[in-house]
Parts: sequence; structure tokens; C-alpha cells
Amino acid sequence: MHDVLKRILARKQEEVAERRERVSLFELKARVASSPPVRGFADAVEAKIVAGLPAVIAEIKKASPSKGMIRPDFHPAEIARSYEAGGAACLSVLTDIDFFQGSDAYLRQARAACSLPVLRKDFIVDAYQLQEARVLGADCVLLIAAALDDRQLSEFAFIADELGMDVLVEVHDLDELERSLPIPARLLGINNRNLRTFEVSLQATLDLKAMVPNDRVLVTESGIVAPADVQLMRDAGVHAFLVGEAFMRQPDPGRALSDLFAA
Ligand SMILES: O=P(O)(O)OC[C@@H](O)[C@@H](O)c1c[nH]c2ccccc12
Repeated sequence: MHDVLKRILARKQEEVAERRERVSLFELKARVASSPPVRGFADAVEAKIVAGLPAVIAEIKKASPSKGMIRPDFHPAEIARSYEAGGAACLSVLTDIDFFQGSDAYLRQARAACSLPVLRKDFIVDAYQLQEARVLGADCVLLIAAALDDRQLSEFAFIADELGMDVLVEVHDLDELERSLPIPARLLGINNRNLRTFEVSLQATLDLKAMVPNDRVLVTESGIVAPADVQLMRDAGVHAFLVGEAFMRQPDPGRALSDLFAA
């Protein structure tokens, strides 16, 4: 069993060092000052739930380390418009280059094409990436508990908040959940995929659900592909979903979204 997350994080440290060479933190902070206002990400998720609707964070993902190429014919702006028409609450855009074939440009293109709030889906290991996310137009960032120690988690959540962005804290097991609860993030993601082994089980959400306080919005992440999966989550009282692959494999991703959540 090789630890994929470890490899991704090692490479990410190098990538951040390279980026910092090209654009200094000083320069980046100047760009933050002239960034357009954020769109409320957590607000958009909560608005759907309050209205009795599923809150779907629809992901724009070309490829992944576990699945390889998912969507060769890949046009982020078109996908964003399709998701918006299909009823998505928000978008999630992969920006990691080396493992997910993502790009900062994809986030910019997707956000410019619609009015939905956007999550920068990447492996944040350095505060530099938070400034970068804000400049790119991210309305929310992902903080992965498995990738960060307690100090980084709280520090990065604080900085994201200062930059006006919402935070989705992601956990996969009880230890990570307990470490994440002191973080005042409104959105708590339970990843059904273990990022070290890529094994997926919706049981992860069901097992941890009872330990999530009511003041957090629980987002179930990964492996939601069929109406039965959606029903299982609804029966457990989970109403926010992060879904990528199931939509990306269909010609019309927004149609796939409304079909999956129609029942
Ligand atoms: O394509 P799926 O199985 O619907 O999963 C989407 C999303 O949950 C997944 O891409 C994801 C969740 N957490 C992550 C962290 C890094 C990279 C990717 C992810």
C-alpha cells in the first residue's frame, strides 16, 4: 500500500517553492488588494438546504491519480454553465497540475462563465497558496486535515477568513474529525475516499455523521454516483454533496446533476 497523499504533498512543496520564485508573496499580496469581491460559498450551500433542496458542489475535474483521464473533451466554461443550469449550489475546480491535470486557468474560466461561488480544490500546504487562491478568484478553499498539523489547520483557516474566503475542512476518520472541530469553519467535509489508498466507502460519512455538531454543514465527498447513494445520504440526514466523476463522465454534466438529484 503506497501512500499517494505523501507523494502529492512532497511535490506540492516543490511546486509552491517554484511559484514563489516567479511571484513573490509581496507581489501576490498587492494583487489581493485589487481582487474582486468574493461570492458567498457557505451561504450558497446553506441557502439550498434551507430551501429544502440538495446542496450540490459540482466538481470540474479532468483527471485523477486513481482514475486517470476522466474527461478528455474538457471545457471548464461550458461545464460551469451547464452545472449552473443544472441547479448546482457551487463549483469545485481542481487546480493541481501534476496529479489531477488541473490548472489555475480552469478556475478563472469556470468562475467567469457563471455566477456560482467557486472552491479552489488543491492541496494547501503553505499560506502562499491562500493568497494565490484569493487572487485567482476562489471563494472557498479546501483544507485537508490529513495533510496539515493542528497549527497549520487553524492558521490557514484564520488566514482564509481574513482574506474573505470560506473554508471547507476535509476529514476522513475520527481522529481527523476531532482535530478539525476546534476550527470555526462552517463546512465540514467527510471524504469517502481515503487519500492514502484511494479506497472509497460511503460508510465513512455514515460512521462520522453522529460526531458532527449541528452548527456545521456536513458535506459528503466522493463516490456519489447513483440515486441510491443520494438516498442513503438523505436518509442519514446529509444534504450537501461534493460530486465530480459521475458528472464528468456524462456529455452534459448539468443534466447529469439534475437527473442524479431529481428523485
Ligand atoms: O469524483 P468524485 O468521486 O465524485 O469525488 C469528488 C471529490 O470529492 C474528490 O475529487 C475529492 C475530495 N477531496 C479531494 C481532495 C483532493 C483531490 C480530490 C478530492
